[in-house]
Amino acid sequence: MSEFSLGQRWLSETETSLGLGIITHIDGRQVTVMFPSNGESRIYASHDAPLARLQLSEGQQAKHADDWSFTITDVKEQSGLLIYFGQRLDDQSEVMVPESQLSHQIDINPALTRLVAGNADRHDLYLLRNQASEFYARWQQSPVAGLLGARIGLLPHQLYVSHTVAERYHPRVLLADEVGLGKTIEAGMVMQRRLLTGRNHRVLVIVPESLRNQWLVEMRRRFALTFSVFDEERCQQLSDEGANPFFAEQLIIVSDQFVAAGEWQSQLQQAEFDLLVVDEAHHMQAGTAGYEHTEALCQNISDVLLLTATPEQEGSEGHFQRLRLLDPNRFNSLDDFQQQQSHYRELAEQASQLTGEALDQLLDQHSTGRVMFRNRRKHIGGFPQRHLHSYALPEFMPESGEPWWLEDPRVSWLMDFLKAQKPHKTLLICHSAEQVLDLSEALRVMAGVHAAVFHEGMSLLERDRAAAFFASDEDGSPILLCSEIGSEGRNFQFVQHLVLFDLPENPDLLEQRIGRLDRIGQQGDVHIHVPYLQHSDEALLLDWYHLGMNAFEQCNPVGRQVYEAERDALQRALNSAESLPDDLLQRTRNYHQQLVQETEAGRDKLQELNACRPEAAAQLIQHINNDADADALYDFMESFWDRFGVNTEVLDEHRMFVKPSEHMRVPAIPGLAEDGMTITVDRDTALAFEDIEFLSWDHPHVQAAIELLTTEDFGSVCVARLQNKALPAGAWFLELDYVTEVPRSDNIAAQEFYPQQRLRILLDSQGRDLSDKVPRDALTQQASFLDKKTARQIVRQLRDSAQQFIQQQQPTAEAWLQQRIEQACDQAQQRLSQQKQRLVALKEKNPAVRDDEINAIDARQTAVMQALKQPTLSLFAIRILVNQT
Ligand SMILES: Nc1ncnc2c1ncn2[C@@H]1O[C@H](COP(=O)(O)OP(=O)(O)OP(=O)(O)O)[C@@H](O)[C@H]1O
Repeated sequence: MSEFSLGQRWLSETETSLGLGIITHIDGRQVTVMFPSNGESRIYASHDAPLARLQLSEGQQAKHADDWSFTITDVKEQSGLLIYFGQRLDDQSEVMVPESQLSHQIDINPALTRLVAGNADRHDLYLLRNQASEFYARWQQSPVAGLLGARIGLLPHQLYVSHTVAERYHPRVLLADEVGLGKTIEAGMVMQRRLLTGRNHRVLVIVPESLRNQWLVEMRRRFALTFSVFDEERCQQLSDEGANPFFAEQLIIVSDQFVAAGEWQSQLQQAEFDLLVVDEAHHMQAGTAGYEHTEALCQNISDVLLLTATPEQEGSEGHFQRLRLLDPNRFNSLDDFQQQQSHYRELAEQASQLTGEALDQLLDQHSTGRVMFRNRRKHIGGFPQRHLHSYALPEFMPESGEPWWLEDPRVSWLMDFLKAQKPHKTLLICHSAEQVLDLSEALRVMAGVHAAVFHEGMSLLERDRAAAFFASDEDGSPILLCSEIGSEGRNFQFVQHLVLFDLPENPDLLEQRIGRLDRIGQQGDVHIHVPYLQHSDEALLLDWYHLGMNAFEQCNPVGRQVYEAERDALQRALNSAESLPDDLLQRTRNYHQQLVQETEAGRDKLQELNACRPEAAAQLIQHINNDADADALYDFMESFWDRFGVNTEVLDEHRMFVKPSEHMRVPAIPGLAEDGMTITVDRDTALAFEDIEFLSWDHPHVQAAIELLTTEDFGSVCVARLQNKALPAGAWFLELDYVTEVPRSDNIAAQEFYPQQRLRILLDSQGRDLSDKVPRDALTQQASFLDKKTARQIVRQLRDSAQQFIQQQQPTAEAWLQQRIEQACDQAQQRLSQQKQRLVALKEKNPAVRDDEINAIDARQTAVMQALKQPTLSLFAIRILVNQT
């Protein structure tokens, strides 16, 4: 080949990954090319070197070796070398760049580079690439992206809360659904949507120590979100070099004790978390170190979710203190707060007359309207019946020196009960860890029963082992003995029998206990067994709860208020009376009834209206069912696995086993376990088999497949055969796909206004534009596979003409890009301004709207407009179709 000159830039046709080479030596029949990417030189025979000359043209972008890019405005040739003239993208200055100074990285337009190098992929890989881009654009625009892949039944109240909260600017809310209705699930959905749409990046979860692992497992199992638990030891290890340990991961769980200890407080505050979740938030009590440290984090982190089923467990002041964590400006006076609460009834009456935006506005004005979401069993329906079984047992006087359990009639009752219960499992909850240990000893010694135990003195691993031992059907324990605090928040809905070995004085604690079984997922009725000694505290409390408030068989949302009103009388009775005094019982009943009526007409009504709007929830469910598009997902992933060397084995109608093979196209694909995994795209199957992967468009493996196909070169150039007798043999077409998108950055979710978009241009061999006349699918239907060798030959024959056509189309693509940008800017301006206006108007009536919510819209508007100025435009895929009849 005589056209070689020193300094020219050539590509290796066989190894485009080497980047752009430079001719360093020409010696008659040989040419030496140096590839700066790895510093290696290759010597080729000049007459058939597998090299392709890189010749860029006007309108294209190129990169200088010093790492800046420019748009080419003119190209000149001098002694066999090309000189590019153009304008730098960063400072707009005019530049002149001899080709020898081009960067060896030629990623600016990989499809074009591959065309120039004469490379082509199989037609099916090209189709898969295009599909990936279409699916990605669709997913980006779905209002339920991030809610598609949760392994959950689609429950309206959860979806409504999650979606509403996830869409807020800097949400700061209290998720306060009744025990076991799915607050953890709601928090997971909020996180998932906000993480996947780029609104949040770094999440810190604070939970009681006993729940750390459950959270870890629940987030992985339900949302495929991988959290890391951080404790003292881990922080020590990671901070060896003085680094902030919390930057080591994006999703972190710590215990409330860890936060209260405060050893790592400053690092936590500097770790740039943008979403904080605090579970069992009723533990946060003002004046404690835990509260103060959490308060400081709340001030530092823009988005906060507090979770508690019993917001008023520590009284209305405690409730107020937690609301202060969310918005100290709004909740600055306890008196005002309490004053507002007394107007619930009038508000509820007004609210029941309203719908739509008027209702929204009114609810927003109700003091906790925007801040708190509380769903109740009563409004959701479909929960199991609860049955109380009480067992009066004779009193006994413990003999001094003997263990109490040798004589306590409740222990022998328990042994008989367990015998009669077989094979059903029983959860027993009592007050303290000591009682748990004593009871375990009693059952071992007196009945030979090996009980699983669960209390705050155990390590997490021990607790998880105990839970697993209890859950096991085969050789598991028939009973799990739990202390009060040790079992909070835990999931035991596979059990139907609960023994309350003693009774707490606080109605919220009773509700928490029953909530271990009475949770979503409970398949049977819940049986609550209370063995009690006559004339004991339990005997009194049993009547107080059952006869006074029906608190065993029904959820008791006002129990806390009754307790506060009667606390002293109850204490006196517990200290001195043998049975519940009639007047106390009567007052309890009356006040309970009065509160139920008042709250139902007032607070509860408002909370119900705020916590779930059935029509909006139904729409979300419909969106999820549509956008999940399980059949399309399955077909797409099957083609992907096939093309990328992943082995598949169909297990049954809904399940498949997938495993990396030895012939993978890439070394590893994120989200695909090394030793394989069973998958399903069917929600019911995923719910029935929790150990298999539920694939959805949100799943990390599917996202990785899409990313691989759309950001790497796979399928970016292909040649296919057309068999159309109406066309002359040898007629050919060039189909170009341009893609534009905004970089995913920061927390502004600019892609909402500018999702990935594509421009298709179809040209015939004369360069005539047939885009509108011949749709893509029509061509694809007629197109068939061409073997690789022929495909490459064709590419080499046609690449010069194709390159020329591509160059001619550049202005069309640029004009389209400008149009897209203008449209997106208009839309963004309009929508964001409307959002701001609405919030400003609302703020005039309702102080619950925070200034930072409004400021966040301004900040987002500025950032979005900035991002919309610089979307990327790239030639995403090139298809050449050649008619061969
Ligand atoms: N939509 C759902 N589909 C399937 N399971 C669910 C769903 N929602 C909740 N669950 C299950 O129900 C149980 C209770 O849910 P979760 O733990 O989120 O409730 P919670 O309100 O946080 O409970 P607690 O008040 O005890 O803290 C869990 O086992 C959870 O996995």
